[in-house]
Order: sequence, then structure tokens, then C-alpha cells
Amino acid sequence: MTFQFNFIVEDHLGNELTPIGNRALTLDSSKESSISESQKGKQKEQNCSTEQFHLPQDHLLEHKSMKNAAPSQDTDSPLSAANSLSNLELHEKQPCLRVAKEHALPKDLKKVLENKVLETLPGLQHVNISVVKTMLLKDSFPGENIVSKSFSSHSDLITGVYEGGLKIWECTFDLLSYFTKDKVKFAGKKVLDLGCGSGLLGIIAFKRGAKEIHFQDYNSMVIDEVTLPNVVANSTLEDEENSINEPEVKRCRKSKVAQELYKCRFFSGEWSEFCKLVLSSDKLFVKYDLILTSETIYNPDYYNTLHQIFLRLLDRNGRVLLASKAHYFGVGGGVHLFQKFVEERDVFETRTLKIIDEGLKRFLIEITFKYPS
Ligand SMILES: C[S@@+](CC[C@H](N)C(=O)[O-])C[C@H]1O[C@@H](n2cnc3c(N)ncnc32)[C@H](O)[C@@H]1O
Repeated sequence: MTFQFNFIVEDHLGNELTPIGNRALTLDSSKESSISESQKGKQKEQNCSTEQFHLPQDHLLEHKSMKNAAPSQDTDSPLSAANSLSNLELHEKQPCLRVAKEHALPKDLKKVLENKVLETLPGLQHVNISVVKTMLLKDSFPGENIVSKSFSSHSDLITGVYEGGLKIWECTFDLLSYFTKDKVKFAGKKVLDLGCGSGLLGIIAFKRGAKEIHFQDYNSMVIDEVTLPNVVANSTLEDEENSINEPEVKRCRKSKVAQELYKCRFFSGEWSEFCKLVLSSDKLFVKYDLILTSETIYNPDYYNTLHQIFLRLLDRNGRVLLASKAHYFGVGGGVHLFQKFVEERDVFETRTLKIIDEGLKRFLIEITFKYPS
């Protein structure tokens, strides 16, 4: 089977991106890398290297002020040195910086599900993504043209443009089934579904009584057209609603649903920008008890930022549940490389929870602080 991952970093993405160059590569699963020499040369020229990527001075200052805005539990811990040093390293090798933003819940929740076709999984509903894509192609969604770009490049990943959120990836199902079998506790927890795409992991946390759930995806369009509708679809108690005729009871129930939904917050944007946003938007940012993340370690260029997210946003007694394929052919990332990366930094420890050895080998990994408080 041939996997093709085209990496195309576009240099004209409007004001949402810091320009960084352009790269394209096509790879085959039978080879680690099939980039031709000429492509390599071109890539070298066009890649977003540390030298090419000039950070404005105030960018670094922003990180400093962010630290002031959110005094965290680690200020006097052995990690603080790593933390402050990493401020300066946050964007090293970062392919691009899509500005982060928070997406407000629309007032009219019904509108979120307009033109959507719902499908059912055990205990869950989600929008049919093909229908979403077709609608978006027809309507030429303003801003992010990711559906047509993904079609024309025959790829589910376009580095720095589209990171794959318009699809439910296999490892999401592995984590979902782990949640059922191993009874992960969500009640009262603050949860982040990092790189959420469909948001099914966070939705389970929501349904199981998490105190607060944040959903993050690279692409704004994924949040608006897939994640948000999925959360709304899973929050209305359709059967009960239809069986109630009294308008007053219906109104009460609706406002209860809306109240529940305010436990959910939605963010789009590149990880370091997201990190900056959440830390600065909540003066007393409370760290996450649980970070759920599926199929987000395919690109080694993102490892530093991902590690930073865990370091800055995870509670010292919290844990990350990460699901991943063993190896992402062509892109180069995978479980062992990521575990090695994490272990070398000596802040977290990783534990393999489960290995799924059917088809492409997959792993469920738990990441916790080496020295919890
Ligand atoms: C392959 S998709 C997986 C989607 C979903 N978790 C699933 O399993 O179905 C990877 C996700 O990680 C997020 N992502 C990857 N790299 C990112 C980056 N550098 N900054 C922000 N988000 C990123 C994207 O939002 C994307 O939805």
C-alpha cells in the first residue's frame, strides 16, 4: 500500500500565518524516504530552518509576559529552569505559526447542526465528514480553503496548512475503547482534547462529567464545522426532548444543556500560539488534569512544541493519554522516536498502556511528570 503525505507549506495564507517558506514532499510506505536529491536541495532551500525563521523581538517578550500572567505551580520547581529556557526554544524548527483563537459557542445551537448529517457510534454521535466536505467545497468557505487543498494534493496532511482534523483517525477508536474498558475517570477533571479533529475524546470526557473540557485543533474550520457540531450533537437529549410537550420544561432543559455546554471551550491555531492564548486569557490558568491526544506525533518537527504544551499546561499530578501509530512512514514520527525525545528531556516518564497489533501497529501511552508534586 502506498501512503502519500504531501507537505506543502504555503507562503500566502493571509494574515493568519507567519510566512515561512514552502515545502513539498511525497513519500512511499515501502521506503523511509523517497525524496529525490533535487527535491532535497529545493527543500533545504525552502525549509523553515531556525536561521530562516526570524522571530520578532516582541515575540520573545510576549512569552515573558505570558509567564507573568500565569504564575504556575512550577515557578520554584526544578522545572522552572527548563521552562524559562524553553521559552526561547519554543519555536525552534516550528514550521509555521497559525494564530490561535477561541471560538465562541453560537447562541443559536440549532444552527450549528444545520446541513449536517449525523452518524452514530456506540454512545456517540458525529457529523458525516464527507457531507461536511462537500458542503464546504460548494460554499467555498471563507478563510481556510483546506478541503480543496486537501483534495488537490491528495493528502490528509498539508504541513502548516491542514493537519488532518477532517477525518476520524484510527487511534481515536483505540483510545475510545480504552476509555470504556479501563474506565478512565473524567468526573470533576479539567480535560484538553489536543489536536481534537472530531473531538470524540473530549466529548466522552464531557459526557462522563468532566468539569471543563477544552478542544484544540490546528484548523479553525475543523472546529466550526466538525468539533463544535459534534459537541452540540452529543449534548442535546433528543429523545427526552421530543417526548416533552410542556414548553416550560423544554425551556428549562434547553438552558440546562446550554449551561452544560459552557463547560466546553474551543480553540484553533498552532500549538505554541494556543498555549500562549490559554495562559494569557485566563489570569489564573488552572492546568489540565488530563490531556487526551490521538495521532499527533507524526511530525518530529512538532515534538518540541508538543513537549512544551505538556510542560506548561499539564497539572503536576495530571497525565497525558496519547494514542499513536508505531511509525508514520514518510513523515518520520512515531512512538519510539517521541518516547526517546521525551525521555531525553528528563521531565516526564512514559508508560505503554496498550499495544494494538492489528494492521498498522498502534500504541497507547501514558505520560506523567517524573516528579509530581
Ligand atoms: C492526524 S490529526 C488527528 C485528529 C484526531 N485527534 C483524530 O485522532 O482523529 C492531527 C491533529 O493534530 C493537530 N495538530 C497537529 N500538528 C499541530 C500543530 N503543530 N499545531 C496545532 N495543532 C496541530 C491538528 O489539529 C490535527 O487535527
